[in-house]
Amino acid sequence: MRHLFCTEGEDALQAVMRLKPLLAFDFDGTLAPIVERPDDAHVPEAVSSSLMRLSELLPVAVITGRSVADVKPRLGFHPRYIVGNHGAEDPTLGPPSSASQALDAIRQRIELRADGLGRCGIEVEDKQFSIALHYRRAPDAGAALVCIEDLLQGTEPVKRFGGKFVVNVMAVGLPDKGDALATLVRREGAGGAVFVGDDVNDEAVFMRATPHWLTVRVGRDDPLSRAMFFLDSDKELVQVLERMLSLAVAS
Ligand SMILES: O=P(O)(O)OC[C@H]1O[C@H](O[C@H]2O[C@H](CO)[C@@H](O)[C@H](O)[C@H]2O)[C@H](O)[C@@H](O)[C@@H]1O
Repeated sequence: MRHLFCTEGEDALQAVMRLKPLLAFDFDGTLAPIVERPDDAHVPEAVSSSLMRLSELLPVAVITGRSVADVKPRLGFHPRYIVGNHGAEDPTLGPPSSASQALDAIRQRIELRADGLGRCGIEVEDKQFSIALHYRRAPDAGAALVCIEDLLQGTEPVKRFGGKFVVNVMAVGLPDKGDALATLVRREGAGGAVFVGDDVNDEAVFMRATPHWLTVRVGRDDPLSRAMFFLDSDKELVQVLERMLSLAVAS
């Protein structure tokens, strides 16, 4: 993986921008800096202002692990598309059938064990089609993971994956972020796509990339990432957006 700000990165960006691509972004850790409490996350003004201008020139999408309703007021701009719940919640396709009920048994357990989970420092974010079990603020991350393991032990099979101090659970067989982006590119009839993300759930996009997609990972902490290029931190995003703007205006 190379830094996007190198000659190959600039060439790749110029090439994809000539295709009039769909521009898609992950939310937490990409558009919004990571913060202690999920409820405090929002897009910095410099980023939302660049995105507002970009979205007048090209279709822009946010594809997030959050629910659509949760992320919308945090953006500060109006993307053409928002897909939530790790790719499973596409408002134009309607709610995924039985995806929420598949988590009911886990919800019941969470309710029964609320005190124990609280003592472990686990915070539950129920997003209807997926549940995030956060342990960022747990006093002992190892103990919190044991507590989560115990909670999920013996429940119906669900898709389970990690992230940044979080364990995510959702029904099996739902679209992931890679599926979501492919659907949006088709729907938009875009010639290509740019996707920027930072987390485990974004690898589904990185893995699925076609030669007409440019994929960028924020952070180089995962040497196994399948992204084509990386940025050192979300602070470099504004520079990328401004470069996209110049290229979009020029073409
Ligand atoms: O796909 P994303 O848009 O990156 O969403 C992934 C999850 O992000 C949020 O949790 C993460 O960010 C929080 C705020 O910075 C942080 O406190 C937490 O530790 C991170 O795991 C969000 O709360 C989840 O719902 C998303 O699935």
